[in-house]
Amino acid sequence: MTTRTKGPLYIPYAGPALLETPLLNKGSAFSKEEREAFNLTGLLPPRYESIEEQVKRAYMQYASFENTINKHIYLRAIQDKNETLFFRLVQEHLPEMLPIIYTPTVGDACEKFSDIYRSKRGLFVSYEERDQLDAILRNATKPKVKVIVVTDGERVLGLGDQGIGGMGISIGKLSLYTACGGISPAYTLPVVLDVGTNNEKLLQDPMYMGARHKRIGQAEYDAFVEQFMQAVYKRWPDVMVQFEDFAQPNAMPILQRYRERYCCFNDDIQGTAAVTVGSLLAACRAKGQQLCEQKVVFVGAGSAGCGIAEQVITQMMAEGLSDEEARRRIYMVDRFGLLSEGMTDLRDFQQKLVQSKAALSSWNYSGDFASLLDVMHCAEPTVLIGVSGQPGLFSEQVVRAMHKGCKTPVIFPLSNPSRQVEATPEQVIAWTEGDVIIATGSPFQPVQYQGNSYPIAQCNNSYIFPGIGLGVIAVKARRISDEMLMAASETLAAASPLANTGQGELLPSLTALSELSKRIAFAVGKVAQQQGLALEISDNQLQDNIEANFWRPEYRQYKRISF
Ligand SMILES: NC(=O)C1=CN([C@@H]2O[C@H](COP(=O)(O)OP(=O)(O)OC[C@H]3O[C@@H](n4cnc5c(N)ncnc54)[C@H](O)[C@@H]3O)[C@@H](O)[C@H]2O)C=CC1
Ligand SMILES: CC(=O)C(=O)O
Ligand SMILES: [Mg+2]
Repeated sequence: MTTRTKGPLYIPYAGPALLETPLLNKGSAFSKEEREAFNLTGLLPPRYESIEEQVKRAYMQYASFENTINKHIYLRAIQDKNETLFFRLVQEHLPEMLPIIYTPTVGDACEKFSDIYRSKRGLFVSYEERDQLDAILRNATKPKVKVIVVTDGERVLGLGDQGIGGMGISIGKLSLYTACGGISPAYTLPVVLDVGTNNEKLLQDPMYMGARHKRIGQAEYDAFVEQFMQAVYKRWPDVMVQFEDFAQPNAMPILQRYRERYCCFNDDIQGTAAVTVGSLLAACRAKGQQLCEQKVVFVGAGSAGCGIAEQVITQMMAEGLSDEEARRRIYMVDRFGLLSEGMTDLRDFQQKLVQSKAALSSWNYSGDFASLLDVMHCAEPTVLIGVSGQPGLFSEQVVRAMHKGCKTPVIFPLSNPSRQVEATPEQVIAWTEGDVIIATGSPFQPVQYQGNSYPIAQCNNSYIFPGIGLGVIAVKARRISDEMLMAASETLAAASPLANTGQGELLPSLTALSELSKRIAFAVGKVAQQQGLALEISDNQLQDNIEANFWRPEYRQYKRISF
């Protein structure tokens, strides 16, 4: 592997304009020579500081804020002032700061987006301005965008329609691409499509900064998304697009429409499936079992639930089951009960996951469709996954009924942010007397129960997407296949301390995310090549490309471009 020392950067800006360019600003770390060359002398306090000193001051200020949203606002302000310092600070305090820049606090930031708005970041692509789409993309002034996260803000975490507040989630996800996947912030672009909002509170809020009308109709919406995708790929032909937090009626259709045309994926469907299958493989290995032996119940048959279910079925088939046998082991419970043959108004992707009448013929339940509790009694499942966005659905009765039929159940309440969780880890551990393998979508503190401490794994797609992005960039992948995502799942499972040693956490610690992302990138890049979807390069070259593309928050020396 070759290590490269980065040479100087040639910079066309000087004076206040340089200090106001967050990708280039070094603040007090500009050297004497640089201050002279770039007309900065006198614009900064006289002492020349190192980035370590800057981090120390920033952390001191960060620590002085008591509530999490203020910490978030403070960190975002640094990001908008000096991106290198922001990522260095986050890197040095990753476990503490991830919950502030990402879930759960990013949920508050999306809800309060217009109230706490300070300065520009990313692109607001508004339906009203659709005839200027090419100009809007040019205005991004980023010639080499490699990763875009785009949302229309209609289903932000489990918090519903946040309109342009969805920009917060695009920003948060891309911060993780950099902090955990090494994608240079010069190459990332957060986008929100402003197509209106159906959130009455926002429509009535005088502070709301998005278009004040209901969401546009489906035909206009589809044409607008099409126009956006074409314009994006005209401007940046090799970019990877991550669709984020689209509501159920649009998430799957958009993915189906574009996954064969462009290098894109849906994080809530595919990224979540990859992290959950990886976590389930690890949990099964820890129990000395296979995934194909499990019976899996989902609460919430939406984008995430059905996405995970299909990937679980693929894995069960890889372990030897037929498609039909695998589907029989999956129970999808939504608002009206268990998805069953004869249920009306199901979407195509839900229809594929119904239980047949024959499979339920021996079940004893009242009402038209089995309830979650009925499923616990009649199916005796071994895995329970919550992706409903509704707090409290895993009641004591449900969890105890599950535990009665399964000695060590696997229970994953995955809804975000923390306040939307189907049951808290404390509850799940108490109701199973500590005999459970648990993971949540948002971070939770370890639970103390009867003298033991239970670490809580965070089963969140943030384990997956940074590595996917790095892998796609390293091999210049043209598409993102299910097999590439499965390779990411396998890599995650192989890194599970619990599966490997019988002890510790189900998933590797967050501080190990960068190294894990590189391993995921390698696995994803290999599969992309095998499938003819990418450059054909040697393993050494692939490893080299991963390292070369892994940006580190360090200041580079600047030289002035003289005209
Ligand atoms: N941990 C992670 O990495 C991820 C977590 N999620 C979380 O999963 C949740 C759902 O996300 P999506 O599937 O994209 O949303 P979605 O809107 O497509 O699906 C949610 C489903 O839950 C159903 N539901 C609502 N109330 C219910 C109830 N009382 N009983 C049963 N089902 C009910 C809805 O009808 C809908 O089908 C969100 O809270 C999100 O934060 C999503 C993606 C990743
Ligand atoms: C984690 C994530 O993507 C979600 O909750 O929507
Ligand atoms: Mg999401």
